[in-house]
Order: sequence, then structure tokens, then C-alpha cells
Amino acid sequence: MILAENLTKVYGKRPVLDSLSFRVEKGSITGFIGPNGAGKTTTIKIVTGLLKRTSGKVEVMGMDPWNNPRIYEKVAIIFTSIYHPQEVKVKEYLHDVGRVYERDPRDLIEEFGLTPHLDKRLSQLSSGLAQRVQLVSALIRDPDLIVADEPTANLDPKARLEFYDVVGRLHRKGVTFFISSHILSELEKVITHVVFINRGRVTFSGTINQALKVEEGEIYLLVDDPERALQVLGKGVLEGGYIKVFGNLREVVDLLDEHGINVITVRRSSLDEAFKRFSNI
Ligand SMILES: Nc1ncnc2c1ncn2[C@@H]1O[C@H](COP(=O)(O)OP(=O)(O)OP(=O)(O)O)[C@@H](O)[C@H]1O
Repeated sequence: MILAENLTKVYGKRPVLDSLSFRVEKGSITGFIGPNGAGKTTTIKIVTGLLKRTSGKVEVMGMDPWNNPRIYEKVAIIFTSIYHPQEVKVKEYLHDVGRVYERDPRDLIEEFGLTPHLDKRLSQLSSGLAQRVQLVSALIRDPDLIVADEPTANLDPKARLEFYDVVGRLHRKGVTFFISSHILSELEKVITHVVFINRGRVTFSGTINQALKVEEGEIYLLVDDPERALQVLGKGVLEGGYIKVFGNLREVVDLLDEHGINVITVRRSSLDEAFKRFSNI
């Protein structure tokens, strides 16, 4: 869906992106993770055709995004807040987008519970509601790919969960996501792939399972027979329904499997720790 090869961006003489290479697989929810100033926004602007790269290759759905309005037919962008004149009313904004993409937005407005808010001005919306309006405006074009730059940065925890709920729902309908964030805790639950960036360099790119793979560490397991699992393992404790055990994930899961115990969910070290490990922080 997205391919970047040796992508660089230099501002003046300052290199901000240093030979970035990564992929966003079709059908994935890829988290783009790095601290402030790492280069996430710069990368996202290049990928969505808003900024010209200095060198390297970028393809989005097989197209070079620079100077290519065709990518906006199938790619939608979501920012932290709506970049649009704030005195405009929700209904004017969404109907205008609908006219551009020749689609009636009324079903989406209803589906996303925006009907009672249509007469509000964008400036009057709570951040959660504003983000829902942005999502609907993105969905009007029926995108195959949604690129989001820190979409939850302004949201309270409840609105963040709602946002990722919608992401999960759209993903099941086939939309691919590339989402930048430095708030990792909720991203971890929803993403399938991850690209770590630090100081303009990609430090890791792969599946979430690869990113969280640790040789030995603390593992949390949800199994169908926790009592027997503890007996089989000969170590570990039960914590809020999960078995917490220190060990090698592969060995632990294989051992339980040999004894016919079904592992329902595995949780390992957090994305935060993985990012630090890959970035040598
Ligand atoms: N127009 C510009 N001119 C010069 N330097 C810039 C420009 N835009 C961004 N930078 C610099 O490039 C670096 C990367 O910025 P970028 O906004 O891409 O990072 P980021 O990972 O998105 O961080 P944040 O979460 O803070 O936005 C920063 O050091 C920033 O100061």
C-alpha cells in the first residue's frame, strides 16, 4: 500500500529524514511510532503528497504521491484537528466534501451519530466530535487507505477508545491504516504492524508480534484451564484472570499446547519497551 525506499528530506542543510525505508502492507493497521521531532509528520506529508521529498522513492498504491491528485481518490488523511475554516457548520463542511467526491454523506452522518450536531460550527465541537467529523469526511471518499497523523493527541481516554473502535470496524471492512502516534498504550491493542522511527531513521519495521518478541521476559497468558496450566508450567501466578510467568514465549506456549491447554491471548512486554529496545534508548 505504501512503499518508502531510502527516503530523505533535508530542510536547508538539516537532514530530517535519513534514508527511510519501510512498507505498509495492504490490509494492515500500521502504527508509525516515535517521539516528538522524530520525523513522523514530515514522512506523512511526503506520503500523502503534501510535501516534496529530497530524494529516495515513495509509492502509495503504486503511484508517486507528489503532484498527483489521483491519490486523493483512494487515500484519506486525518490530522490531530480539522484544518478548515472554523466558522463553517458541520453540515456545510460534510456536504461540501460530499459534492467534491460526488457522494451523499447522509448515511455516514447518521451512522456516526452526527445528525444532532449538523448545525454546530466546527469551532464549537468537542475534540472527540471534531475527530468523528474528520473520520466521516475521510470516509465520504470511500478510501482504501487512511493516513492519520497523531489523530488521538487531543482526545480524552474515552474518545480515544471510541476512535480506535471505529478504526477496528473500518479495518474489518478492508481499509488499511497508517497511524502515527506517541501514545502507545491504545495503539498496541489495535495495530497489526509497526514502524519505529527515531531521529529521522527507521529503527524497526515489521509485525507487532515481531516487535514484541523477546527472548525471555514477562508473559501474560489467558488460557482455558489456568489451574492446570500453572501445574504444567510449574511456575507463574494468576493475576486478574491472566497467568503471569517469566520465560521464553515459544517454549511456554509449546509446553501448554503439548498438554492440550488452549492459549486464548498472549500479552508480552509493551510496545513502549520494544521501541526503547530498538532505538537504543
Ligand atoms: N518546515 C520545516 N523547516 C525546518 N525544519 C522543520 C520543518 N518542519 C519540521 N522540521 C523539523 O524536522 C524534525 C521532524 O519534525 P516532524 O514534525 O516531522 O516530527 P514528528 O515526529 O512529527 O514530531 P511531532 O510529533 O513533534 O510533530 C523536527 O526537528 C522539526 O523541527
